[in-house]
Amino acid sequence: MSLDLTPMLSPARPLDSADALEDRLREIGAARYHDRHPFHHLLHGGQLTKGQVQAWALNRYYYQCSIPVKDAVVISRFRDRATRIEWRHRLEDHDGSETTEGGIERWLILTDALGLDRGYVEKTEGILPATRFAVDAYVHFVRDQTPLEAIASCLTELFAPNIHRERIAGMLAHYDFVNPGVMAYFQRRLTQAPRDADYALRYVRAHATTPETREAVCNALIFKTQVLWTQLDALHHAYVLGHIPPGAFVPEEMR
Ligand SMILES: O=C(O)c1cc(C(=O)O)c2c(n1)C(=O)C(=O)c1cc(C(=O)O)[nH]c1-2
Repeated sequence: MSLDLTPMLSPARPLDSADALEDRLREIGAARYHDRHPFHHLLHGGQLTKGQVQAWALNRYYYQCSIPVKDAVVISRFRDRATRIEWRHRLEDHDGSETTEGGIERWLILTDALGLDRGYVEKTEGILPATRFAVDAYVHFVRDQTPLEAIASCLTELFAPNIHRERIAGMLAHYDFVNPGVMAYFQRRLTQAPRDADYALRYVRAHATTPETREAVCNALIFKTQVLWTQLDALHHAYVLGHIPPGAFVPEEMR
């Protein structure tokens, strides 16, 4: 007897309207978003060592610094000026500007507090190979798929505020090396992510007008949940099970 361990989605309803599309997207999120991953349960439940949290933050930095690159590629896919203007603030949200701090800087405040050297973090030398492959696959996806799928792939952000709230509360409660200043990155995302997700959802509802394009939107979201899940699988394999690949960061307690 074969055993299907993937979470069950309800029997596929035809994607014959924007509402059916939205319902399917929310089902995909409920079944596949990385809030279900065991590594997140350990992180938010205070069950990781400081070294394991360092490994998470170091690897996640690669996602952070690649997001504005990804968004610049998304912008490059549109000849339509209104869409480019709408998407532009995302670059500043992460990169900041000459006068304002962005998300990447806030992430470095977190890695500083964890005792990681900034130069080492920014070089990204010590990240897991799977982190690099997964994140790069996201950048390549928005370059290679249709502009509609490029936008749809950010729809995981629909589900991000809940996990951010859970992470802020969990990490503040459980780790003595975390304080509200350190969690500023996630606090800020609580207002940024809903705006971004709302726009993307409205966009796919309006522009995916056939069952085929709605299916493509769903598959883009599934792809993105896999980008996120793969990163946590790799962290779990390396830092919970102890199989750290050659060249990757080794926490002090595992040396
Ligand atoms: O902490 C998280 O679980 C999480 C998830 C996601 C996501 O769902 O892709 C993003 C973020 N955080 C985030 O901080 C962020 O800036 C972000 C941008 C994007 C995107 O696809 O454009 N996703 C996410």
